[in-house]
Amino acid sequence: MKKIRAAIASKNPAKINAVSSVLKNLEWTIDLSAVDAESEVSAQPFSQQETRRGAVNRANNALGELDFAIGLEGGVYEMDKTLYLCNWGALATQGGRLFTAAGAQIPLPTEIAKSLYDGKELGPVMDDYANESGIRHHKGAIGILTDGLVNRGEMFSQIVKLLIGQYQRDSD
Ligand SMILES: O=P(O)(O)OP(=O)(O)OP(=O)(O)OC[C@H]1O[C@@H](n2cnc3c(O)ncnc32)[C@H](O)[C@@H]1O
Ligand SMILES: [Mg+2]
Repeated sequence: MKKIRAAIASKNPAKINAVSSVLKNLEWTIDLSAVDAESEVSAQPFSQQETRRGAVNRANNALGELDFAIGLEGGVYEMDKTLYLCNWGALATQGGRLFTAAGAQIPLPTEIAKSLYDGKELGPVMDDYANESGIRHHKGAIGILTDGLVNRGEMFSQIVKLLIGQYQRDSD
């Protein structure tokens, strides 16, 4: 059985749980660590490109001596005057390969979009909007906006599957 050392480049439980739940269903023994890694983009990325770059930078900055590292990043971008939530992931390997994938996108209500244009971060804005706290650590904006049908962990899990699937296919 393959023994792999990997990292998730965040201490956010929604991201850690997404990675560990996908990895535990594989036929590998994985030693997963959660590390703080710089995204080198703004706290609230405002384009698909910036969000993707944040995920890539996190993965590269967390890699060290490990077999691979995964970076996940949430952001927003504007299309046809609507602000959308977007999510990107990147997996960087010790062998120098980089896999990327994106996840669900959903429009943000005008009221939330306005706060973001005013320079606020989505996490606290969502907490005010839904009158809850720490939303970004569990259900996420997507959980609120889908009435609980899709939460942030589940959304990130799909991105992790897209990344691990590409990695697995490459290393077979
Ligand atoms: O600790 P890290 O890994 O940085 O986790 P985070 O929750 O800050 O997540 P990101 O940096 O990837 O997200 C960028 C910004 O967008 C916010 N955000 C993104 N997706 C969100 C979601 O589904 N729910 C709540 N906030 C979200 C988040 O609070 C940040 O302000
Ligand atoms: Mg953050």
